[in-house]
Amino acid sequence: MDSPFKGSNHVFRDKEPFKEGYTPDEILEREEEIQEYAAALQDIPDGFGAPNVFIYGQTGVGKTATTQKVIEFLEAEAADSGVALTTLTVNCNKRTSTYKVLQYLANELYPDRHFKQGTHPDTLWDRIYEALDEVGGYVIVILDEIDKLGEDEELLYDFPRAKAIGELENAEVGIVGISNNFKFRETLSQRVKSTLCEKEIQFSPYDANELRSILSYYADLTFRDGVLSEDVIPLTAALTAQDSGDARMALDLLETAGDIARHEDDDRVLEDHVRIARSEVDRANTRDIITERLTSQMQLVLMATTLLVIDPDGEAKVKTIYSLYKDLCDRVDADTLSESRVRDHLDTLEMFGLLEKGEHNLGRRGGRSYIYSLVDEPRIIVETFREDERLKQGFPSSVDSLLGSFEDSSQSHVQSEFNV
Ligand SMILES: Nc1ncnc2c1ncn2[C@@H]1O[C@H](COP(=O)(O)OP(=O)(O)OP(=O)(O)O)[C@@H](O)[C@H]1O
Repeated sequence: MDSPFKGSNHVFRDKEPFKEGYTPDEILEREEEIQEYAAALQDIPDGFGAPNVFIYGQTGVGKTATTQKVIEFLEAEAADSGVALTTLTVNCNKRTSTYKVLQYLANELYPDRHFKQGTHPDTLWDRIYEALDEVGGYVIVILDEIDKLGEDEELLYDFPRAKAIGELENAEVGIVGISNNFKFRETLSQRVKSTLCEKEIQFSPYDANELRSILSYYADLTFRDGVLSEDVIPLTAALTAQDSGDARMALDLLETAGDIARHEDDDRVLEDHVRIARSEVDRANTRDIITERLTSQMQLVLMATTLLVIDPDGEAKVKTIYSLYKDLCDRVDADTLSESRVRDHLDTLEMFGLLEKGEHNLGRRGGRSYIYSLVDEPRIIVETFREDERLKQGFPSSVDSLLGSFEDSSQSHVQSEFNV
């Protein structure tokens, strides 16, 4: 058998910059935010104190990358001004309580020791304060994904006050909290909110021009010269800007388009590769949401809605969804929730971007009702559920023919609309 691997790569020169955790040398299109960020932290190099800053914005809008860059500048500036500064970064996605963050910080500050799970929290606080007092000066604790701490506010309350209440003598702590959860700020108690949100900086989603410039920067690092056709970056940027304005998603799309070209032995990456990549990325995202983020009850509600959408005689209204949902629960042997809980689940599915709700006028009878439709192709959803041994038993035997007819009729609607 000949080797199944492709020969030398004519498409990519390097893939490192596409990896999670890669730190770009340059941050593009965030000049204003960087200025604001620097102004918020200026008290440190000026020697006036360690402020608290709250950074928020949707996922993939450069909060972490910009923070790393600003901290680099801050460290250099502090060194030039002879100000002692220690920065500690904690990702709260993996450490979701005050205790876990403290344990992590203690281990960072004492690399030769190991503070085990179960060490008394007072011991951790004492050791951390001791270490910080010994280094002295300003300490910035960066809490990325701070919302993962949930309602556990102890850390956010105690750290910034440590000097004022005498826990620290020679050091002063400021917190930089980063979050993509807009509701988090509102869930904070007033006492924490007024401290942590002393200074706030919002990062908005990138528009198509900004994404073009970010993508071009990464394309120069990752693709071989002349491989990308002219329209690839503008198209990738436009598709992502319409959707989310998320740079991570745009980079993922660009990399996937390159992978497809490579796989097909094409020498150039073309617009078509981006379009195929887009449907692959969408597929993967939808699958991830369904399998990783939905509860089994939400999955059943989505399944009922999908079956009604592909059934030419079905209408995806709450009442009919609920009635089909109950049948599905019977089939797969799951508990049945009340109609109002199912309504809540429909809202959640909408929030995840899986469903859309359109108003439907009930005509002379008056009133309105909502009809649900799917954001993605039903086939993606059906195929995802088919991978689940239990859920696949919920499908009626006619599901494939329903799906086939649904796709044929959507195709013929499009054709008649475009007159082809
Ligand atoms: N302005 C930018 N210039 C260069 N690279 C960027 C820029 N914005 C984002 N990126 C890159 O896009 C990816 C996502 O950015 P980043 O992790 O900073 O987003 P985030 O807002 O912190 O997202 P999340 O909330 O999901 O953590 C990273 O690879 C980052 O390097």
